[in-house]
Amino acid sequence: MSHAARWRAMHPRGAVPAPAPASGPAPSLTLAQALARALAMPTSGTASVVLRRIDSCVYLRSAGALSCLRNCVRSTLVRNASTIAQTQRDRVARGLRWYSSSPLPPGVSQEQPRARIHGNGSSQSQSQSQSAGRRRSSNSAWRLLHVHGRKVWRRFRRPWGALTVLNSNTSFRRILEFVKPQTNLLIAASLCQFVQTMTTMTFPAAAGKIMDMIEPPHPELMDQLAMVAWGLVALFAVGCVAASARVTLMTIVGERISRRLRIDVFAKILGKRMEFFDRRHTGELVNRLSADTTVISRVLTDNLSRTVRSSVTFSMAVAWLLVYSPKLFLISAMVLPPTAGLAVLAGRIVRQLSRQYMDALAASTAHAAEKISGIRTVRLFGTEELEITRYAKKTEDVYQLAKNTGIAEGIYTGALYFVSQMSLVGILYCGSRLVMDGELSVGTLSAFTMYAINLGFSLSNLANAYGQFTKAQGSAMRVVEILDEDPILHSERNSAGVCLVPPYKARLEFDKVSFAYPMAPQNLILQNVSFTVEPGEIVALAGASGSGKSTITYLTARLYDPQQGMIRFGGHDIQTLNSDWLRSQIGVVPQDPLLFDDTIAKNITIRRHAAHLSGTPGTQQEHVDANADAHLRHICDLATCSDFIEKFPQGLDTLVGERGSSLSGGQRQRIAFARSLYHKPRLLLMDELTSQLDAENEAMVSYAIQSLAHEEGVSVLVIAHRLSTLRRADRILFLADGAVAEQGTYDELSQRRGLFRGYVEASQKQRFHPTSAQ
Ligand SMILES: Nc1ncnc2c1ncn2[C@@H]1O[C@H](COP(=O)(O)OP(=O)(O)OP(=O)(O)O)[C@@H](O)[C@H]1O
Repeated sequence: MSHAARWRAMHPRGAVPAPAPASGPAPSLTLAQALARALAMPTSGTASVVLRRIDSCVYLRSAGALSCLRNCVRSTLVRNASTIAQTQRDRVARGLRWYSSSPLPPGVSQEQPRARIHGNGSSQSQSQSQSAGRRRSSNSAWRLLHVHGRKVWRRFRRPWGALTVLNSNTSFRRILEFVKPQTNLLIAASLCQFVQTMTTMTFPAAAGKIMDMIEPPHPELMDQLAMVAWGLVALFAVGCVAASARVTLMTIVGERISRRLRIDVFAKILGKRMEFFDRRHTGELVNRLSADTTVISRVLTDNLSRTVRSSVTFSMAVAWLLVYSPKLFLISAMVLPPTAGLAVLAGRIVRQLSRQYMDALAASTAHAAEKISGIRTVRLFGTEELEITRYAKKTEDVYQLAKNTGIAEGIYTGALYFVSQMSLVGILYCGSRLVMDGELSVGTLSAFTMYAINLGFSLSNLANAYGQFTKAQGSAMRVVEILDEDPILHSERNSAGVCLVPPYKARLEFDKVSFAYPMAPQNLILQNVSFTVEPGEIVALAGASGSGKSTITYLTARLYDPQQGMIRFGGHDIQTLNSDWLRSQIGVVPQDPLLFDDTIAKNITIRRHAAHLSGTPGTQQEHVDANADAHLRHICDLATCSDFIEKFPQGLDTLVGERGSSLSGGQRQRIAFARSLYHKPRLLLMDELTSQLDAENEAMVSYAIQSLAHEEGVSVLVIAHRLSTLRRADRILFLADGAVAEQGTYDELSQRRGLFRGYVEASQKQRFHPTSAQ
């Protein structure tokens, strides 16, 4: 019989805290050897190793002294750790003293300026984007040509058809609001464009005149010829200035429009409900923010220039053609209806294709952004090839759509070219006959031909402008979708929510709360959950993975609202409280804390910077900075991160890298802890705060939390899988099947033969024998 089997036979399940190893030979140490090894161990962070050694000692097991010895060694080790960390403990104590005696950190306000509290607090529109899931199948250029051709034909049977096409563009009407502030610059740029085009359009008339001077030659008109030439030089000099001014002004206008659009879209994105982010990829949103806004501003400015130029060219060409020969004008005017029809047809096709193209581009950007930001995982799992293949597939979609757009545009351009060239052939043929009949001079026919060419160009430019405009309509729709969706942040912040005046009881109460995530409404995560966290109490949430522990923190911070029941803070339904104020009272360390790519100091004081921006009145800046510095250092002491920060050459000014990548997991957690304490919250929500800390640091962080709760009256809700953390809590709530299945102290729950005890036993088994639990 193996040692393990013998041990199991002697000690039935649950009789002792630590079960036997499932397999493998157990080292047979004597008690003396075990103790000698335990005492020889360096104390820092080794309690679990020592205890494991003792557990594996056969002699101790059979002597039945295991449990007693484990407790004895544990308390000795913890005592030793405490002695070694005395400086740390002093630091925490110093930080705590500061925390309790100092006012709020300079520049941080826990109350919203009253001026911002107005409006209907409870109004929260449920409108959500319906844009997802657009059909992609119908993207063949030929198919679209067929479908849209019929539609355009139906429209154009009515004379006002073209107008209704232009009028139906609601997205662009919304975008034009962003153009309005630039009206003055746009008018100036358009005037420059007008002047430039006028100068250009004088050339054919001048050229015609010169031809008539030289054919047949008139030597007496040489002076006039020189004058015409100098006149043209002066004219084109003016055109040159106008062209330069136009390009500069249009660039400024375009960039201003994109800047305004980007800021507004970004602000709208940040203000969305959480479910908005549940549904969308970051890369896709970034694409809307950058690519779509660029397309819109480019098209708006470039097209405006093009439209002004083409309109002026068109009007001048028509005027000159009518002056020269009404008969020939009729021939050139025949080009108008087919050009307009082609433009509208191509516009419809290109609009649909470009929307699909931007969606596909956004999907491929989202894919690339996710994989680049998760490069460590990609590298660790060796999925580079796979990701490249997936990305190639997504870019293939982009390519296909771009190709189809190219085909549609190519057909359209070719058809337009043919129509305009046919009109020129007609003009040359009929014009030559008129010259032969003596009705027109050669110079007039030359000028006429040049104006006709200009007319053709202006028409095709106008049609192109329309095509570009419809192309950008896809982007406009994607941007307007974001701009016009429910601006939740705005309505929340301006709500008539209450800001409680201290001192108030920071009591958290869940009252029969039921909740399902909006993405999966049928899957109830919490059902009738009720519990309280009293001020100064540490309540631990325990339960299997996925039982809804983190969800409770999200609901408390109002990232989501429950479908049923009520959550109260300080005795008030949190939906009646001002959300900004509520969040200022809560210190949260999320499960996977995110640090921004900035210095440690700026990450910790992030709320202070936010308050600064929102215009919280402050005192003298230097005074604020000096106090803020002291506050920051004390908070770092309290959060037990001073020791490692001091080791960095740049100290608090050390850059943490993207998502805090230049720090260890435990360091990130402690900085996130400091960040959550910076604004002196009354309620702490700690989601596995110590999961990446060694035993010593875990003990220190727990000590800080206990001090905050028991000495400062801060209410604490901790989520933990570690038994050591659960043991330190005043009360444990055990979640199972979306409800609080058991609650009580650690000792009470572990004596009961219930779910919690099973959970503890499983955890211990996993801890001591990781392989046997699998
Ligand atoms: N945004 C979301 N949309 C839909 N379902 C979600 C979302 N976030 C979490 N869930 C689901 O809600 C359930 C509870 O998740 P939660 O993160 O609260 O669990 P947990 O108890 O904190 O788990 P763990 O201990 O592993 O952190 C899980 O089944 C999860 O799949």
